Amino acid sequence: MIEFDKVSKSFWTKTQRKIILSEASFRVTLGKSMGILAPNGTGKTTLINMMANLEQPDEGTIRRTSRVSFPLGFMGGLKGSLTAAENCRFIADIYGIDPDYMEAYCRWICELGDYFEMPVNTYSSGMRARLNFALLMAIEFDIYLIDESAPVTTDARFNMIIGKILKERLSRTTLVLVSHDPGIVERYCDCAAVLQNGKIHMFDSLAEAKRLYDYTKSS
Ligand SMILES: Nc1ncnc2c1ncn2[C@@H]1O[C@H](COP(=O)(O)OP(=O)(O)OP(=O)(O)O)[C@@H](O)[C@H]1O
Repeated sequence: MIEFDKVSKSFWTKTQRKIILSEASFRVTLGKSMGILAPNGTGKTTLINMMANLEQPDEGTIRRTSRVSFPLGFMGGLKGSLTAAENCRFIADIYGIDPDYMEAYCRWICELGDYFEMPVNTYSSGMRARLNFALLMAIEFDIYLIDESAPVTTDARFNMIIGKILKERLSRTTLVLVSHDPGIVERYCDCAAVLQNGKIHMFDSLAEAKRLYDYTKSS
C-alpha cells in the first residue's frame, strides 16, 4: 500500500507558486491498479517521484507498506560509463538479485546486440528506454510506478513486447500509471483518479474520472 496523508507539495518560481498537491489524502491498495489522469505540466512526474521516495513532500506523510518500484524512465541508478551488462550486475547487487539472471533477462528484453557491451552514454534515448524498462521488469515489486511522460522508444516491436510484459505482470502485481491519456489508463488500470487543483479525486470507473478530467482540461 502507498498512503498519502494530507500531503502538500509546491514549487516556487521568482514570481509565483506552482501548487502540485494541497493536503491531498489517498491510497493505492494492492491488487487495484490505478491510473491518475492529469494534463501536461500539472505534476504527474512530481507525484510519481513522491510515491517512489525520490521527492519529499513539503507537508504531510507518505507511508509505504509494499515494495514500490523506481519509476519507469528513472535513469538515476544507471552509470553512463558502464555497459548495460555492467549496469545490470550493479543494480542486481543493490536489489539482492542474482546478477547472472539480471544480465540474461535484460539482454533478452533489450535486443541491443553489441551495444549491450558498450557504455550506456553511447546509447540513443530509445536504447536507454529499453534498458530502463528491462531493469524495471527484472525486479519483482509489489507496485510498479509508470510515468507516461517517461522517455519512450518508437520501435513498434519493442512497444508490443512492453505491452505484453506489462499485461502479464499486472495479473499478479499493482500498477500506478500517471498519464494525460484516458486510453492508456483504460488499457492497464482497474480504477482511475484525477489530479485537479492539488487534490486527487478517486473514482471506481474510468467514465466518471474522464468526465471530471474533460471538465478540468476545458476549464
Ligand atoms: N524543481 C522544480 N522547481 C520549480 N518548478 C518545478 C520543479 N519541478 C517541477 N516544476 C514545475 O512543476 C510543474 C509540474 O511538473 P511535473 O514535471 O511534475 O509535471 P508533469 O505533469 O509531469 O509534466 P509533463 O506532462 O510535461 O511531463 C511544472 O510546471 C514544472 O515546471
